[in-house]
Amino acid sequence: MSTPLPYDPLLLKHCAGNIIVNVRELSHRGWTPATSSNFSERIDERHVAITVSGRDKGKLTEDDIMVVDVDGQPVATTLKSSAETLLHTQLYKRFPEVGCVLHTHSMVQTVASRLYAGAGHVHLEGYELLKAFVGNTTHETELDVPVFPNTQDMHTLAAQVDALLDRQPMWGYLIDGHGLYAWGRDMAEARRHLEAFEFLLACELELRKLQR
Ligand SMILES: CSC[C@@H](O)[C@@H](O)C(=O)COP(=O)(O)O
Ligand SMILES: [Zn+2]
Repeated sequence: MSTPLPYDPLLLKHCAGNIIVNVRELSHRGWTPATSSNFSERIDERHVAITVSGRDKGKLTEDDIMVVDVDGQPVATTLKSSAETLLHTQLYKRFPEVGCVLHTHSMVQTVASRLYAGAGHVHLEGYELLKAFVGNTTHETELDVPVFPNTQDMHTLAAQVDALLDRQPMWGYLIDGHGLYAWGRDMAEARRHLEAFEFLLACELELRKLQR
């Protein structure tokens, strides 16, 4: 008799379907070039469905989604999860309400991360679309999107993210020369946050060009 799985396979199937459909759309916008980006959705308290490392994110199938626990360890599989798994699982572990984490590499995100790395954040103020972020009810608000230095050492990056989360609430951050992480309580909310970041960063880049 085989050992029962520690998670519900039907819930995994549901998460995988959700990831596949949503990521295909993000990929068609050019936000996941050259196999970049990674995506996950919470299955239950301890388990997360996440993309397998190195797969073409525009052509995901169920075989490209695997399970890790909230410590980032693979569960019932020999597949290798995303190289950036820790940046996902740190959020699931810390915030029981987080249900979905999305990471993309759009041109806008990457260029903005380069331009604002020196300042350490992108300052957003006065935009109606700031209301897309949970907790905001008016455009008369400000948001500093953090920009972290890039590194291949996920423990270092995760520690920096954790330290900032101790000081302020946030729904996403940039990594210099790399891309954007955004999250939410479910896929719809995480996508709304991701799309709002993308749009607002594009506005800032456009304003910079026009003001030159
Ligand atoms: C193809 S380069 C991009 C990767 O180094 C990484 O940043 C990324 O987003 C995808 O890594 P992955 O291991 O497939 O989840
Ligand atoms: Zn990446």
